[in-house]
Amino acid sequence: MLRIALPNKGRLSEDTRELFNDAGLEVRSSGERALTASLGGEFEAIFVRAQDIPEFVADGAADVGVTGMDLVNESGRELRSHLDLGFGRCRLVVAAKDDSGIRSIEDIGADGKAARVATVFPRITRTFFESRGRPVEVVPVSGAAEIAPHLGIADIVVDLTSTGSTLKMNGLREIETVMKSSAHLVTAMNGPRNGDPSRVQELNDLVTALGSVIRARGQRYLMANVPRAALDEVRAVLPGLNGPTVIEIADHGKYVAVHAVVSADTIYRTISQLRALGGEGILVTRIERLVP
Ligand SMILES: Nc1ncnc2c1ncn2[C@@H]1O[C@H](COP(=O)(O)OP(=O)(O)OP(=O)(O)O)[C@@H](O)[C@H]1O
Ligand SMILES: O=P(O)(O)OC[C@H]1O[C@H](OP(=O)(O)OP(=O)(O)O)[C@H](O)[C@@H]1O
Ligand SMILES: [Mg+2]
Repeated sequence: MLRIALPNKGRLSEDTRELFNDAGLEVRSSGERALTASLGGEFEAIFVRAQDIPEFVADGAADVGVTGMDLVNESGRELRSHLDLGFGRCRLVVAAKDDSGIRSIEDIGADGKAARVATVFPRITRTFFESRGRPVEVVPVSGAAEIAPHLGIADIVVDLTSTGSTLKMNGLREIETVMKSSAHLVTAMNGPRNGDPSRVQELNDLVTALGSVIRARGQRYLMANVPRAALDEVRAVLPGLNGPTVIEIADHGKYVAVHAVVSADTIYRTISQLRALGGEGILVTRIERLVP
């Protein structure tokens, strides 16, 4: 049985739990604060800090992990990503005080002095400024980096952002993106347990299950009755995965039923196009899983 390290709290924990639930791998823990649990009887879960997961997976304390790619990079450990889980989307950015006069990376250290950078990501930050040839002194903090410029302990920050509201609230201006991040399913380079075929199969099944849930989230299953005469136009509106399935209905041949998997993003337009073609009895449902 593979052991999977999952974030115990913070930004990624809720979405992780929901994804595993949707894949039929509910967390069955023995209590609210339990450190280990069963995932649907198929896997053993350990709940640890997202920051620690890259180390635990690289060291073999867990076979698989869910964590942010920002944390994987910062750990400096080489891990293999098997799946982008689609949540925890954020960017690691360089930001300066609105009134600092720093508008671009080139302004940093322009006065000949190393700029002080407060960050929870010292390794990524050093590598980034080195690659850009800008002199900086990294001030490592364990959180709330955005306050540092106001306290006079740093000139700029390298911090995570998604909506931008924290930067704005702290009077900081974004200068440049260092990296984009999201939560991934990761293993060691020589994972699951050194390529043992049955463990590898377990991992592949997990990737398929989680991937099928993620894929299904962006899709809807659409059913409609459309005039047989309009079928060619309907086909153009409903590309679906492999075009619509066309089913005879007992109405003396004037209508046929079409079923298709369509993108959730464009469902609004699809429905109005189908109605314009004489479609009726349109029914849209969510899809739990989509295994290609
Ligand atoms: N604003 C955000 N939007 C989306 N994802 C984010 C955001 N901030 C952080 N993340 C992602 O979530 C990961 C964990 O962040 P989280 O805030 O849970 O850590 P933390 O607060 O340092 O942890 P802890 O709660 O254990 O102290 C980050 O490394 C990043 O991948
Ligand atoms: O661009 P925004 O949407 O404002 O998000 C950015 C904030 O989110 C994260 O902190 P989080 O809220 O996880 O709190 P934390 O400082 O306790 O980690 C990050 O460290 C930023 O402070
Ligand atoms: Mg946080």
